[in-house]
Amino acid sequence: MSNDEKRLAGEAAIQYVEDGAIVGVGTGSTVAYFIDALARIKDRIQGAVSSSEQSTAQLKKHGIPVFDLNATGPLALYVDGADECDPHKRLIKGGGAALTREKIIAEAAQKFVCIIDSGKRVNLLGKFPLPIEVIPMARSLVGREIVKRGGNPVWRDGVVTDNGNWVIDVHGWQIADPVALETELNQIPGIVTVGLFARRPADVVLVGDKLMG
Ligand SMILES: O=C[C@H](O)[C@H](O)[C@H](O)COP(=O)(O)O
Repeated sequence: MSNDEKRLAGEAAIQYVEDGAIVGVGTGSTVAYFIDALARIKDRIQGAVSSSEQSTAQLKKHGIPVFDLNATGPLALYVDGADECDPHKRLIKGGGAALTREKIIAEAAQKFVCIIDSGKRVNLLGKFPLPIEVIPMARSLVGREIVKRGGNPVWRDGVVTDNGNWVIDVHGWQIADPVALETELNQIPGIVTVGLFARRPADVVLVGDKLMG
């Protein structure tokens, strides 16, 4: 993990921001650098749609207006980090428990620019435990469904998402077919969001080490 790489990736994403835009903004330590860079051009944009209370606070601190997605319609751009990224730009996300709002904004955006440091690149997704947001009453049921599929579910005890739900991290899955797994898990009652971004992968991935001078 390199903060220099995260900063370079966050700053490089600014080139995708168009004048007058309402920018979709993700969550996490890499996105924090993007928000700082966005603040420097805030007079050129209308504002942002935010994926978490954490990012909303940072955006507001910089005086960047935050809009409700219901009021904006589709967005031209979404910028967010990831916990893992494969060569097909498919991602694992949710290490910071913001996966549901992140997935909603990614879906609403025409272009998803993912910003990562080089440590996030993998050939096969799954070394990073897969976050799954669940309705609290379904925690055990979802856990049993994961065990049936060979995974080891670990409840992220004490964490409540911005939506009032809980997170299960699944260890031990080497994910050969991310689209199939995401589709299958989406059918289990009680799962709100699977932290696999495979059905809607990133469009562009900016990796910090490639941006070093
Ligand atoms: O829920 C959190 C998000 O999916 C983050 O984008 C992800 O965990 C990456 O965060 P960071 O940039 O801090 O590594």
